[in-house]
Amino acid sequence: METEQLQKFVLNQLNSQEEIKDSRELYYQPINRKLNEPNDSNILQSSLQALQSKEMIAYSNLETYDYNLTDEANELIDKGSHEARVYHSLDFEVGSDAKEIIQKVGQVSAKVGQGRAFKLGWIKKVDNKFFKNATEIQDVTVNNLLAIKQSNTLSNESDLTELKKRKLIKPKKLLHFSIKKGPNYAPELITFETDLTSDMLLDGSWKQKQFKKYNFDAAGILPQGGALHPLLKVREEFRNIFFEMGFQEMPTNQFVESCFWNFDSLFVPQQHVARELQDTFYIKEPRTANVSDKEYYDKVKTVHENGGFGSIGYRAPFSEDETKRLVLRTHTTATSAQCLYKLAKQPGGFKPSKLFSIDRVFRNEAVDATHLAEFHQVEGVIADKNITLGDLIGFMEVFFKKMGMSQLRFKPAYNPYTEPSLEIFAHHDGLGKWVEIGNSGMFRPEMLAPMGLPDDVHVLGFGLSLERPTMIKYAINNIRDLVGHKVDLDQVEKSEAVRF
Ligand SMILES: N[C@@H](Cc1ccccc1)C(=O)O
Repeated sequence: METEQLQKFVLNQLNSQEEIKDSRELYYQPINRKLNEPNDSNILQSSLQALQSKEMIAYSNLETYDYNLTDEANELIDKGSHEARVYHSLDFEVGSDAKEIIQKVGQVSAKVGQGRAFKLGWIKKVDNKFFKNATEIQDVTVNNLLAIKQSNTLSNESDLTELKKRKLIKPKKLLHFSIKKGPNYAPELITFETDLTSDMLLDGSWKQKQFKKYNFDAAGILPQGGALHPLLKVREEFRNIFFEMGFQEMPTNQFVESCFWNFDSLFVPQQHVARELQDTFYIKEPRTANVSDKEYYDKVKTVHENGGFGSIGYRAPFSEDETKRLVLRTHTTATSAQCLYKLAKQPGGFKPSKLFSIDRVFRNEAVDATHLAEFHQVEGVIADKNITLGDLIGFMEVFFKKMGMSQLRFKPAYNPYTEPSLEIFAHHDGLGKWVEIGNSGMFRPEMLAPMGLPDDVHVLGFGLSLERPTMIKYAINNIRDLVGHKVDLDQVEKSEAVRF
């Protein structure tokens, strides 16, 4: 390594002298010359820095200039200075006028040289004619240029300044160094330990070691701060809106549900396509759940088989085995159902409630650019006396406006557990089109009455995915860029707080 070699070389040089006044004097064998080339200074400086950080030496920068001749200067060396040319073109007795001088030496030399030759007393002017005035001249300009050509500099400062001004020489900055021994000077390169290791402590070798000083001025590594994933940012935004509107959060910390809560309590027929294997993940072990409230169970069974509350039911046998099967919940409405059931059963009876949840659900779907087998649902339910479809629409408008979606449209839809049901569309100004954002409806009496909710208590509900608005907001086209191992953590750290 070149710097290490140079470090050793410098230490060796200092062994025989207290101070190296100018690094350009150092004769460095590997490159077989003195260290006075501009290219040497960089590598020398890093070597000196390394030694200085160990306090083996102390060095300071010396700045000087080298001077190179310009083309014009080289021409002057060949042909003499302009003033000398003017002088030589003249005679002591026969005078020349200005025109004649130009003819002899050319426009430039005549112009520059005439004035300078006058100043120097080399020529005189009588009756508009020019004559030689000195028997002998010293061409100082050319002599100075020759001196610079030889040694790259000139001892006479004012001459140097003048040549610079006349653009006859070009300065070049040079960096070199003066070097002294430091407090830790040694003729050999010492390697300092950077870490105190447990081995050094155990075998006592730390006593012989020299340790590198801590550099408290060194810039540290930027600490890794936590950053919310875009999905969680959007979730926070939704949560805040729910809290602002007086909602309570439902406990959704349970991914596995029975078919009873996921489907049957919601009046989803046992033959419904959504319950098929290709749509729902069934749990193998344990396979089934227990029935906890036999009375409620019987009511649900009856409403499925025979109807009630103005309904004729599905008129098909209700399978106990099917209702007990465990599944990964396909929607958070499984939790909403349990919360509504508890609301009906709570001490003191039903009280108006606004509930929400934002959590994960699972569907056995083919995975593609916009679908995963799991996603997050934002869900809200409002239970109160005599609320209507108008309340649902009114609520949606307020709720989504808070998310920045002010233009909504509703389309009739079908859910087994709501009637009427509405699909919700919002106008996305950025995309310039209507996008489907959710599903909603008024829960059916077939679902609410068996729970024991009073007849005049109506419940509205809605659900949407968390991923969809997040992808729109962050202009993500592939869901795998949002969820999973392909997520770019850099993007996660940089993504701004959500606003639709
Ligand atoms: N569970 C519905 C959403 C919904 C919730 C509540 C009422 C109506 C609809 C879904 O998964 O899309």
